[in-house]
Amino acid sequence: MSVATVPRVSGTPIGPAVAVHGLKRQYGGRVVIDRLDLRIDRGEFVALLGQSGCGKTTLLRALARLDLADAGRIEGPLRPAVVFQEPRLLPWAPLHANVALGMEGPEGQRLAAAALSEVGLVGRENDWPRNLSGGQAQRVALARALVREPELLLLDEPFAALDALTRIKMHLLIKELVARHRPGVLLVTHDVDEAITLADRILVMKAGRIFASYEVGAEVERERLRRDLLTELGVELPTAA
Ligand SMILES: Nc1ncnc2c1ncn2[C@@H]1O[C@H](COP(=O)(O)OP(=O)(O)OP(=O)(O)O)[C@@H](O)[C@H]1O
Repeated sequence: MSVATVPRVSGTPIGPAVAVHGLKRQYGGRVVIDRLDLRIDRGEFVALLGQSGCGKTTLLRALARLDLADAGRIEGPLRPAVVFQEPRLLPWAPLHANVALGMEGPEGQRLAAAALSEVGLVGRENDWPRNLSGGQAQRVALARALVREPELLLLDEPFAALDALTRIKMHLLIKELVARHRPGVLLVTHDVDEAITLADRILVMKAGRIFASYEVGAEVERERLRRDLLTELGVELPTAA
């Protein structure tokens, strides 16, 4: 089933951005994704936490259709937008061509300029990747991801390589962009605070399965949620005095 056309209520897309049923992936007999089920709705921001090696990237790659599953089914877009830890820009192409990849002509130029201005790079469409800071390059990667209005946006630790202040600015930007475009989002991160800041729902993955799911509630609940998540991830916290 395609979820390309979804009904809208007051301009807000609703319905599933992606649904995963019984997904399984193994490497040489070792099960990395184990009959995993997952659904992300349009406009929903889901963060995926888990210890190193639990299968987060394998799941993201399956959703991105960069890898095949051994069993199970993914209902969702065949080409979701993906932003990786590195911006992966083409060094020989100006920014507008990086953003509007494959969309030629004046319409591509116009969309690229609009997307670049949305990420705070107004008037930079004829500039080159080599002239950008790490944060600016990642802004271009976000513009490229959103220019096609994806139903599903996959974020693979996109802010992990940025300095702390740039990361905060990017958090504010991605929140704003997601609120406006309303894709379903899956963010793979190691950063518990980032997950709590950005996500509506946080999933903890263990041994190839979704082990726990937390709704991110009001501000007052967040410190307790933070402690619960860190404990879930194997961090031994001192008991409160
Ligand atoms: N192409 C591959 N061939 C063989 N084993 C693989 C392959 N890709 C991943 N694995 C194994 O699958 C397991 C899960 O890897 P994955 O990269 O999904 O974990 P992760 O949770 O994203 O880890 P990290 O947080 O360190 O990035 C690991 O044990 C890894 O060695």
